[in-house]
Amino acid sequence: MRDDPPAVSCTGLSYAFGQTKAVDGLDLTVVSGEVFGLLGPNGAGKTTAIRCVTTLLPVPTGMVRVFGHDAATEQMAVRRLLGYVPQQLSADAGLTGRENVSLFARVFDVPRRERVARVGQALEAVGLADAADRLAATYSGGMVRRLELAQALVSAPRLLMLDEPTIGLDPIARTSVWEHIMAVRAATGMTVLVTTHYMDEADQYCDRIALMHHGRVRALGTPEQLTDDLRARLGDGSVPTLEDVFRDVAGSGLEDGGGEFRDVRRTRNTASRVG
Ligand SMILES: Nc1ncnc2c1ncn2[C@@H]1O[C@H](COP(=O)(O)OP(=O)(O)OP(=O)(O)O)[C@@H](O)[C@H]1O
Repeated sequence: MRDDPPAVSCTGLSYAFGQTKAVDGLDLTVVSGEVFGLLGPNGAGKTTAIRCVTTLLPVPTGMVRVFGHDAATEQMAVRRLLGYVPQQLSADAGLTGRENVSLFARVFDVPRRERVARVGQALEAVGLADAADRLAATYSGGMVRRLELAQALVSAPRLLMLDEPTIGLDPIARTSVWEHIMAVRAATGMTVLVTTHYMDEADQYCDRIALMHHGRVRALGTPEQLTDDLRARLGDGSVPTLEDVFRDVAGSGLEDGGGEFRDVRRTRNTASRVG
């Protein structure tokens, strides 16, 4: 509905780790019902911004609202509205798929009498109904990612937040993860906020994209708007891709590899654990 408050609204959000300004005056609005992509080089501040929205990190400066609720003062209300799939492994290899999702159903207060059905629906929604009673340790990387998706979906969130949901997966597993996300979104109308390094995924699945660099949004629009803007600016007849827009925004930050050692190590850890 047009009068719906935005799913996410950040105004002047800043967050520093010691001297490092991870997020530096971020202004961002995610409209209810859209698939919104947050892109940027390693260390741009995407994960930190997302953690502030989830209330996992406090909001030291600025304002963050989720469907109108203040993340600083209404933490429980915010948490009830969102599902979060972090970069780090959140499934327990020693439990079955069903047990993993049941655990999240309990943590997120899914009413006891609805739990069995809701856990089954979440597993079905990600294509894991047949594998539900196997140990997660036996799952492929793509299945683990879909299990984590089911964990986030079991509370029927209005806002699903995914941090690099397809990193380290092969192209078929990546497509499968996205198809399940898009099917649930079509069925429920939930809003999706996703970070990714894959330009093709952003282009194909995101309604709008924000390109972040050094803790701020540097470009914002639909994939077409972003490429059209760069084409108009270049004016040399070339047809830029989203990757060109990314390079244009991030500039020299990409040439030195982007991010710091810990950013690279973290990304690789994430990739290897699902690979
Ligand atoms: N726990 C932490 N302690 C100290 N510095 C941190 C911590 N987490 C992040 N940073 C720093 O904050 C900045 C932003 O990091 P953040 O993880 O938010 O970026 P990102 O855009 O999500 O990167 P990536 O694409 O690698 O996930 C980086 O310079 C990073 O080194």
